[in-house]
Amino acid sequence: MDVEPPAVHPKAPTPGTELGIHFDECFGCGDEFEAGLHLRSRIGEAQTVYSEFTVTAAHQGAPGLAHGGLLACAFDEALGSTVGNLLRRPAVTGKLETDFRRPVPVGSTLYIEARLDGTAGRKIYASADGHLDAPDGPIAVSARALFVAVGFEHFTTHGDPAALKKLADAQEKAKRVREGRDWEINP
Ligand SMILES: CCCCCCCC/C=C\CCCCCCCC(=O)SCCNC(=O)CCNC(=O)[C@H](O)C(C)(C)COP(=O)(O)OP(=O)(O)OC[C@H]1O[C@@H](n2cnc3c(N)ncnc32)[C@H](O)[C@@H]1OP(=O)(O)O
Repeated sequence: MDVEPPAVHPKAPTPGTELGIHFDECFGCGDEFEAGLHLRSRIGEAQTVYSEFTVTAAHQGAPGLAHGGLLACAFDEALGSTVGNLLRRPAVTGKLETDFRRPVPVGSTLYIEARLDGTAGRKIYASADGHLDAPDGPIAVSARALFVAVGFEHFTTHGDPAALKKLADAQEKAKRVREGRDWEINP
């Protein structure tokens, strides 16, 4: 099947939008676990998403240096957020390839620029570059990923349906509050 240019969803957040946390307990972006990556993302121009991740002592492999697997985790999150927010299609990572080009010390911040590259049926291609300590700093890590679009039953069948329901209820409540129709709070 031919790869087509990605079709950004008409309701995708606009450039400049801060993306926030999609799930409190997500290791990539959540705030529930202190050792998590606490990645923060916002929509950029032209089908891109910018994310920042500061390496702490909890992310070490060698003394003073980030663990490669945790750097890959940051890219999984940044790329997943790009796919989820721009296409608004539930999808999971099928393949993630990382190039580690420079060491990333504890205390440094990676500025990750992720982009959609194309789609082919359920397959979604995305890639990203991680710049060291500044948005235009040297590229320390880059990654390419294949995401595969799935139905919501992927998460209910294989994940925790009760936690999913809690998350969906919280998102619905936040939407009601945003739209000024949360009658419980604002009768
Ligand atoms: C309304 C929505 C609104 C959304 C709003 C968004 C808000 C925020 C959003 C989001 C932020 C999220 C941030 C999170 C980021 C983290 C994401 C993760 O880490 S996900 C966890 C890790 N990944 C897994 O656990 C997958 C486990 N794998 C599977 O479940 C299956 O293998 C799956 C679904 C990937 C594919 O299985 P099959 O049976 O459904 O489909 P088959 O036929 O095998 O694959 C489909 C096509 O993909 C290719 N494919 C699949 N895996 C491949 C691979 N590893 N390499 C190459 N090709 C692969 C196949 O060859 C096939 O291609 P051909 O259609 O034949 O051309």
